[in-house]
Amino acid sequence: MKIFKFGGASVNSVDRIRQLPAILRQYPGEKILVVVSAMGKTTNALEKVAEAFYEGHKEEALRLFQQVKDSHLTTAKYLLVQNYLALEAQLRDFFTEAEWLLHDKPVRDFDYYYDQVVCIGELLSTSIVSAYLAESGIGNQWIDVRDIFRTDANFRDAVIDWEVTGRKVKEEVLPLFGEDDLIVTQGFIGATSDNESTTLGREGSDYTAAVFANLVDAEGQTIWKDVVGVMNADPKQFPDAVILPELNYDEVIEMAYYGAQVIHPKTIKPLQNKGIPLYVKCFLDASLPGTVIHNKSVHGLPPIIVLKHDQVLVQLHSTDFSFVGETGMARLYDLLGQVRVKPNLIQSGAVSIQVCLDDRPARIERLALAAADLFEVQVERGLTLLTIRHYNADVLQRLTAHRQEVLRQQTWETVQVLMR
Ligand SMILES: Nc1ncnc2c1ncn2[C@@H]1O[C@H](COP(=O)(O)OP(=O)(O)O)[C@@H](O)[C@H]1O
Ligand SMILES: N[C@@H](CC(=O)OP(=O)(O)O)C(=O)O
Repeated sequence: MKIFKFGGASVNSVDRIRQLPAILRQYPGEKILVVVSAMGKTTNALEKVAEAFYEGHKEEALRLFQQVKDSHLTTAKYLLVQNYLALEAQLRDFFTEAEWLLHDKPVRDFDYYYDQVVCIGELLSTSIVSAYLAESGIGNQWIDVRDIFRTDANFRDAVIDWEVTGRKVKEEVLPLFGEDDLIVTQGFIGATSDNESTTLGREGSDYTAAVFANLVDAEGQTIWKDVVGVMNADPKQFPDAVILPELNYDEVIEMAYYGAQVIHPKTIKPLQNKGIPLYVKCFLDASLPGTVIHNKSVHGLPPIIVLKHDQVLVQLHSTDFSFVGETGMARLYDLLGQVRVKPNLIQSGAVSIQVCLDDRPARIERLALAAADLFEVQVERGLTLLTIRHYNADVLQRLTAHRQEVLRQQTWETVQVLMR
């Protein structure tokens, strides 16, 4: 069995969805479970709906939600002929699920509402894709992954209950392959044991696909992208980026950890644990070989570049000149855990610690306030973090020229430079 994942970019327009049947027909007679993300930037649009609702702007939330509804109905109308009415009824059920909530007043945490609203994106996109494939003669079973993926109630970053999910996959998903060779379901979302919707962290559909792959012992997972494969840099930032035909799991987990946007960092572990290869293939030209990621070592890699903008440097200085030591570091990690931010770089000295983080304003503010009990705190925004794996002097010089260096960390394999 194979697991395919089509990301938001692969299903962001009528034209792109129309290419799906041709890709799937290249695998006749194979059992494939297809994980699909929300169309294009729908998740971002739904985030705005949830924010407006939570700030008490009900009319604005409903207006923004109407735009999401309209764009999905339009896409469905362009794609479907015979099955349009059945699909419209299914889409309207999901619209009602969200609107029922939007008409209420918020009484719980924002993260709870976020998940109830944002999960609709994947439910809509998969309904459209499934109906379109069926109408194109590709029989498939659509499932609501919230009936399968059991998670805890850590909304926006829910953790999967592997035991319950594994049992449901075996009992409720695999038997569906008796009906059709194809199953279509959502990435990124799950549900608690109380049937409350949850999400697994932004861009989490790659991870959903990897969990399925692990649980069914898939022969491989393929992520279909709008790029030729994994490249040594984001081709949008570096037009001369080159494809990396082969990589091992370690390299990719490091790249993802340092912020390469191409694969979600949590994706690799479920695959590595079962030795399942990950293929990254081009949705726009399926004949291209793409990238294969596996256990074997790969030599001679070029410098691999990750550039992250909107970085914040939080500088903590001990108030009474006492050493930062283990207590200060332990306190810092404790605070980072509490506000749920991952440090991209940490450097400590005798009486100070410097931490580089993604700019999530509310969380940074909470962190700075809490840290002010122990330290003098300074915050600098608008920085760029450059990471180069397998660097050489030339590439490092080229990418840091004309920039003011704030912080640098270097091993024989990786260099990170925080720059103004
Ligand atoms: N190292 C890299 N190799 C290839 N693409 C990359 C890399 N780093 C960032 N990207 C970006 O990832 C994009 C595809 O990811 P994304 O937009 O998240 O797709 P999807 O939503 O379909 O999963 C590409 O268009 C490319 O700009
Ligand atoms: N739709 C979700 C999940 C996801 O994985 O999307 P994509 O595959 O388009 O990165 C998000 O945007 O976060």
